[in-house]
Amino acid sequence: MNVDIGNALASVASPGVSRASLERLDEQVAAAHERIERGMANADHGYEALNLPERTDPDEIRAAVEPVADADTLITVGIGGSSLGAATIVDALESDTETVFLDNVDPEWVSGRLDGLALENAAINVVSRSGTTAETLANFLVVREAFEDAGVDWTERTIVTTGESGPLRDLADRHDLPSLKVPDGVPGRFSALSAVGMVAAAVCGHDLEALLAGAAAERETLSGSLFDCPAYAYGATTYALDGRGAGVNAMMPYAESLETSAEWFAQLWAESLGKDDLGQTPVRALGVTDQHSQLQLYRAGPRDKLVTFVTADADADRSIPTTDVEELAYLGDATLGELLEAEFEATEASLAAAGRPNVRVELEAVDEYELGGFLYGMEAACVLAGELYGVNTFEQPAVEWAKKATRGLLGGGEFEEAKAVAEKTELRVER
Ligand SMILES: O=P(O)(O)OC[C@H]1O[C@H](O)[C@H](O)[C@@H](O)[C@@H]1O
Repeated sequence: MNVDIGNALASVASPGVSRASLERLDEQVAAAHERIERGMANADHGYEALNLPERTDPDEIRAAVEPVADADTLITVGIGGSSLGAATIVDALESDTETVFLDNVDPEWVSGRLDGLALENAAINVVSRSGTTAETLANFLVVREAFEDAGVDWTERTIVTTGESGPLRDLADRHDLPSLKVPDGVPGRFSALSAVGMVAAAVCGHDLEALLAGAAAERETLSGSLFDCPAYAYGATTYALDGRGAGVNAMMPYAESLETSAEWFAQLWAESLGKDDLGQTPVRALGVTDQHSQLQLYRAGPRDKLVTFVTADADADRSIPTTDVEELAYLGDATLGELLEAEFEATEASLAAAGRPNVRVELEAVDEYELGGFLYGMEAACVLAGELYGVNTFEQPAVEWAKKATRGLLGGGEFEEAKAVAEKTELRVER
């Protein structure tokens, strides 16, 4: 992954960061890098995620998925960090295996996703680091029942990835299900390059070694200067821009296959950095689609945004048929790929011309190697940003409140938080 921060410089954009400020910030980057290296060396909680390129064993993952590797359809049941990394990988890459991700518990949607699936050729990939997440366990029970109703033995078609202990681990042991362990010290949103993200990739036949090799190449670039490390250049620039007013970060990949990566990035950025009244709000966008919906705001709205473009060289193209309509003749000389590229360049230039900061993250292709590099690079960028903000990147205490309230409401225990739900202030305006 390469990163171009030129359009975030103060000479181009406002808010922007001057070259001199970046050089001063680089001293903090050097100190942060030392802390990160130390954390990695000690396998400290969170930092251990940056060791995954060396720690993850592709053979172990392939061996575990062997019983379900023939599946035509893989139903992944998980949420947040236990879903979005896998979804990013499999949505980006071509495979003959159909993939279904169940994260939401909207009943109509869940039923709709399951209806019509040939479950005798399907497999279940249930993932939960804690093994206690209500949405995941509820959806798993629903999927199990659907298998039973279809006369398919779910115990033969399920693989579990979870922590060392917990309800899901107990269930895997009780039914002797093939299982993998979420590595210690790796929070969910940093676990794409472990079994959490790679079971689905393995069942879909993707090259696990190449995913890890791409990540390892990115790991090699981690160094004491943002000018030598694309991941740190991204993390430091976003931090500097946030401090100068760009509190929103719109992630806009220019490849349909990378759309899910913006969802993954949103969790990474929001849960890791959103604490102590700090953090930058991630927004999901897609090029070219959102040029025709959000771009007006990005170019002419409040100067509170950074746009992060992600580009990837496409390996397929399609020519645009010629037409005898004169005004459309220029299209007939081009391909869809050339149009996409021209639209990206025009959009990037239009933001720069309006003095709006943007950063370009470049991938050479959408393949396993480049994806591994992207996932690792963004995680390292996030870890660096967390160091610069001085927050605890690897916790998410604010998410717990609503989890407890939900359990309380469903009779899953006595929780103070559930009482607050009943005390809601109302000012209703009715029809
Ligand atoms: O993997 P699990 O334990 O099921 O957790 C799934 C997700 O839910 C939680 O609410 C956390 O906020 C996320 O960080 C986590 O990725």
